[in-house]
Amino acid sequence: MSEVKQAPGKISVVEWLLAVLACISVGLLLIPSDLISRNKMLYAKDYPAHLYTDASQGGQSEASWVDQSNLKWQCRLEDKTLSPYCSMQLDVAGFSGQGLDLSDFEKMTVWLNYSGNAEFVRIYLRNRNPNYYRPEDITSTKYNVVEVPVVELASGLTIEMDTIFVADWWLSSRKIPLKYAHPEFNDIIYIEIQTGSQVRDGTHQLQLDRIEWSGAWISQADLYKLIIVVWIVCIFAILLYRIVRLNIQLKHNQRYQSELQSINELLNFKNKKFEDLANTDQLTGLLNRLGIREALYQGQHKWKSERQPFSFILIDIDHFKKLNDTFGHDAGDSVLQAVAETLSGNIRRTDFLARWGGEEFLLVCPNTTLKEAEVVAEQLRQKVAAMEHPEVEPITASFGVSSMTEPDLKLLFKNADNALYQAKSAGRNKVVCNI
Ligand SMILES: Nc1nc2c(ncn2[C@@H]2O[C@H](COP(=O)(O)OP(=O)(O)OP(=O)(O)O)[C@@H](O)[C@H]2O)c(=O)[nH]1
Repeated sequence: MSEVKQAPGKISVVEWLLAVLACISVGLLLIPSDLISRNKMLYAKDYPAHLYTDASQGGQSEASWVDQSNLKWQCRLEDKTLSPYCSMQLDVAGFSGQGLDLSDFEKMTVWLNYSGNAEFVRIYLRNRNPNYYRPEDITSTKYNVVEVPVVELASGLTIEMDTIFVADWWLSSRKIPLKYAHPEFNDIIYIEIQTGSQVRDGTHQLQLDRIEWSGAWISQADLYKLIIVVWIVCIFAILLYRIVRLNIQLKHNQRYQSELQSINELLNFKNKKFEDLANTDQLTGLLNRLGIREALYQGQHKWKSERQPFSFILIDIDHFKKLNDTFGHDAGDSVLQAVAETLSGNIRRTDFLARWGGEEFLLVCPNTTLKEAEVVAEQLRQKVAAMEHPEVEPITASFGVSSMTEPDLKLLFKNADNALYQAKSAGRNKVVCNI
C-alpha cells in the first residue's frame, strides 16, 4: 500500500500548522496596539485656505493673512454680535472634490501656533452627506466640533475622536433630524480653525501647521473576531482534510483487500491443482497411492471407533506383461486406461478407486462387509471381462478381496494380496476372498 505511516513522535504538518497559528494568535493578542496602528498626516500648507469672519452675521471682526504661504493669519475680534469670530477654512477636498475619510481613526493630533489672550480655539471637521449637504451652500456641511486649550497646541495636542460632537447651533439652525445628529467623519471636505467661544475681542494670531490622525488597523473586538473565525475555518479545514484522507485510505484498504482476496483465490486454486496433481495418476486419472491414503485411514478409523466394516479389493490385469510384449507398450497403456474407465464407471459412489502401481488397482470400500465386497468384485470382474478393445482381447483381471479384522492396514493389504495370488493361481479372471 502506498500509505506512509507517520513515525511515532514525529510532528505532522497539521500539528505544525496549529502550532504556528497558536503562536500568531498569541502574538496578535499581546502585540501593543501602537505597533499595528495606521496614521494619516495632513500638512495644512498643501490645501487652499480662506479666511472668514462674523461679518455675514453683522459683526465687525476682521481677519487677514500675515503669511499666506505659511497659513499664518490674524484676527481682530470686535464684540459687536452675539458670537464674534474669525476662522480659517481649509478646503481639504481640493480640486479632486474627494473628502477625507477619517471614520476609522481614533485620535487626532493638532499642531497649531497661537498668540493672543484666548484660552480655547475651535476646530471643526466639516462633513459632507447628501442627506443634508447642498453644494450651493458650504455651511450645509455637518459641523463636527471640538474646542481645545491653546497652551498645548504648539507641541501637538492629541484629541480622542469620540470627544468631537456636532455643533448645537448647526443642528438647530438647520433643523437636522435626530437620525443625522451624530458626528460623522466619512467625507470631511473642510477643516476649520476658529477663535474660541469665550473670547469676545482682541487680536489673535494663528498658524495651523499639521494634523495627524491615528487608529488601529483593526479594533480589538474585530481582532478577537478575526482570530476566532480563522481558528474555526482552520479546524473545519483540518476536519475536512482528515475526512477526505480517511476516505482515500479506506478506498486504498478496500482495493488492497480485494487484491489480496483475488491473490488468495488464485493461490487456493493453484494449491488445489497441485494437490490434485500430486494425488492423481497421470495415465488413468485415478487416485494414486498418495491420493487413496486418506480413504484408507478413514476406513481404519471408522472400523476402530464404530466397528464399521471395511473392505478392499486388489485388482490385477491378467498376463499384462504378455500383452505388453505382444501389442506393445502403448497398447498396454491403452488397456490400463480402458480398465480404469470400466472400473471407475461401475463402482459405488461411496467407494474409492486408485491405481496402486503397474497393472494393479485398489478399490477401497468403506462400510462394506467381506460378503458385500465380494459381490462388488464379482460384478467388476464381469465388466472387465466383457470389455471390448480395438487391439487387445480378451482382457481379464483377477480380484483379491479382504476385510479388516484388526486395525492393521498392512495386514489387510497382505490378506488381499494373498487372495489375489490365489485368484491368479486358480487360473486368473477370478474373485477370491481372504479374511
Ligand atoms: N504399458 C505399460 N506397462 C506397464 C506399466 N506398468 C507396469 N507395466 C508392465 O506390466 C507388467 C507386469 O507384469 P507382471 O508383474 O509379470 O504380471 P503379468 O504379466 O500381468 O502376469 P500376471 O499378473 O501373473 O498375470 C510388466 O511387464 C510391466 O513392465 C505401464 O504403466 N504401462
